[in-house]
Amino acid sequence: MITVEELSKRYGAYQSVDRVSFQARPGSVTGFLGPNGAGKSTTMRMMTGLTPPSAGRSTILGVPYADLPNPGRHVGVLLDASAQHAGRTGREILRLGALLMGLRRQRVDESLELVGLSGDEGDRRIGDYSLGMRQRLGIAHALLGDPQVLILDEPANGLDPAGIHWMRGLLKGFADRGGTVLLSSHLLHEIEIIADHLVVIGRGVIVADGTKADLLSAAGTLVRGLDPAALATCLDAAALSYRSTQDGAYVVQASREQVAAATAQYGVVVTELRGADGAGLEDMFLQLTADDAREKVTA
Ligand SMILES: Nc1ncnc2c1ncn2[C@@H]1O[C@H](COP(=O)(O)OP(=O)(O)OP(=O)(O)O)[C@@H](O)[C@H]1O
Repeated sequence: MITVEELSKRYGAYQSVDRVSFQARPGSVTGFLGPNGAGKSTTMRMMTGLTPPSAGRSTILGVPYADLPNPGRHVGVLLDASAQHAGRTGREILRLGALLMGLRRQRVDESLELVGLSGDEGDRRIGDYSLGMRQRLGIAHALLGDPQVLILDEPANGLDPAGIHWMRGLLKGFADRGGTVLLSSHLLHEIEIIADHLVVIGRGVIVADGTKADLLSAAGTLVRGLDPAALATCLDAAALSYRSTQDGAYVVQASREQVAAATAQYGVVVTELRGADGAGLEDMFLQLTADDAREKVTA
């Protein structure tokens, strides 16, 4: 379990992270989403003891990261895959990690294999690695100590489509075995498939926090009926709040399931039922962070 409480970071006059609170639970993947510069990395650095917070606290498995004995055995962290000595080989980096964590030597080969790096690739210098290979090595390093918690900053960066697919499977499997995963991205598609829970940050402030279903229902559901008047009567009867669109549909403040149940109950024929903004989560993400994005959304 990861708990973040009112975490803040100020650089001079600039408030980079402002009273951020959320939780990431065991057995699930929590996606930490936000546009460039929103404060994801700063939050994760504070959570892992690399940047001192200006205020607030965070705990992992009940204690601050700095108080974890042998932290690598409990929490696997990948913040910057390129922050490794370019002259060392991948295997050397993992050996060093294994030594520091007091792990058996075979764990190095197991970890390389786990992330799809061959023995030959493990013996190459990091400076000669592609970005995707560095990312895989970073994930191998995070998994080395067989931790219960993973904190990964943009782990899909540089991975090819097959690599992203592989990573999703790996993280999903980790969570299915009871692990806690927090991963950040500025790209919704990258994590919406695997994240059970989404925490959205914009300009240092949490703008949404919930399950995918919760967030979609917050954006509303568009419903169109064969008989618009009968549909409105049905929505009234079900005590759902809604507004009309210009072309005769309704945007309802409820999930698709709730609207479908109401129309079925009152026998109203529906010709269209979908997330209110068409692209669902993508639009919701763009709208939620529109004030913070560098490119403004006009939809
Ligand atoms: N050491 C620092 N000194 C001053 N400002 C900083 C420092 N570190 C981060 N910031 C600022 O804090 C804000 C948040 O940065 P952060 O790297 O956390 O964003 P991010 O959400 O991870 O972005 P990206 O998706 O681009 O990686 C940015 O405006 C950044 O310039």
